[in-house]
Amino acid sequence: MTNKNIVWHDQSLTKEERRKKNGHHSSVLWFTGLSGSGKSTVANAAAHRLFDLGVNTYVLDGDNVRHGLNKDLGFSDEARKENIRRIGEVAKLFVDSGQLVFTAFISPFREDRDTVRALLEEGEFIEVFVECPIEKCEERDPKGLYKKARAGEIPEFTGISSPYEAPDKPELVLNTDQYSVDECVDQLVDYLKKNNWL
Ligand SMILES: Nc1ncnc2c1ncn2[C@@H]1O[C@H](COP(=O)(O)OS(=O)(=O)O)[C@@H](OP(=O)(O)O)[C@H]1O
Ligand SMILES: Nc1ncnc2c1ncn2[C@@H]1O[C@H](COP(=O)(O)OP(=O)(O)O)[C@@H](O)[C@H]1O
Repeated sequence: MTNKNIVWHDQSLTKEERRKKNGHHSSVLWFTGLSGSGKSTVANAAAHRLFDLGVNTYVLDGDNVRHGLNKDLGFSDEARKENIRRIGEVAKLFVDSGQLVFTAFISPFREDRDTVRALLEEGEFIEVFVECPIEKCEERDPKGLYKKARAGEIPEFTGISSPYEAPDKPELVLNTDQYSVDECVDQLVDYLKKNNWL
């Protein structure tokens, strides 16, 4: 519940002024997908490509945020919900600051992603479904987590013992089973250009 003694303070510099100075739109590119689907890899490669094009970008990554801001949270449905709620608020601050922020969280629940969408204005939340069959993610297993989950060493593991709800209508689908990292980045940059957001 919000404390009624806390009053919102508008900033003297607006989001619009910051965007104008930066020369590009600010928004959240919300990557969602299974562990090992390629969220971090593609988000980082895309951030790098855009950085080289002069765009102010930042990547918020599941593993990293859980080391600090969200280190008190586990992987129950409730904890994941709170994880996504906090990330949504942080992402909104980045949008306010005029930057293009990538978020790379499994964010398994449609409702939680939609809650973040509702926090932002039209055109500020771009849902990017990083699509990859679980068999392929499991074969990649970059951190050896699927192996541990199959062995019963990690409870509530997404796709195995905890659900993943794919987006109904994502703004963009990047299929990392079909396309290389570079091709996925091309698709993302094309999407941003097509919408005049670069
Ligand atoms: N039980 C369980 N289920 C799924 N993932 C697990 C789990 N335990 C640890 N990990 C590691 O934590 C990363 C997922 O954190 P997220 O913050 O993205 O998860 S969530 O959005 O709250 O569902 C995830 O990172 P990615 O592999 O980058 O997706 C895993 O490395
Ligand atoms: N086309 C691709 N796109 C993204 N990652 C890929 C692709 N092909 C292979 N990979 C590999 O798959 C793994 C994906 O891991 P990661 O990016 O950490 O996924 P996530 O953040 O979704 O857990 C990495 O080892 C990456 O090199």
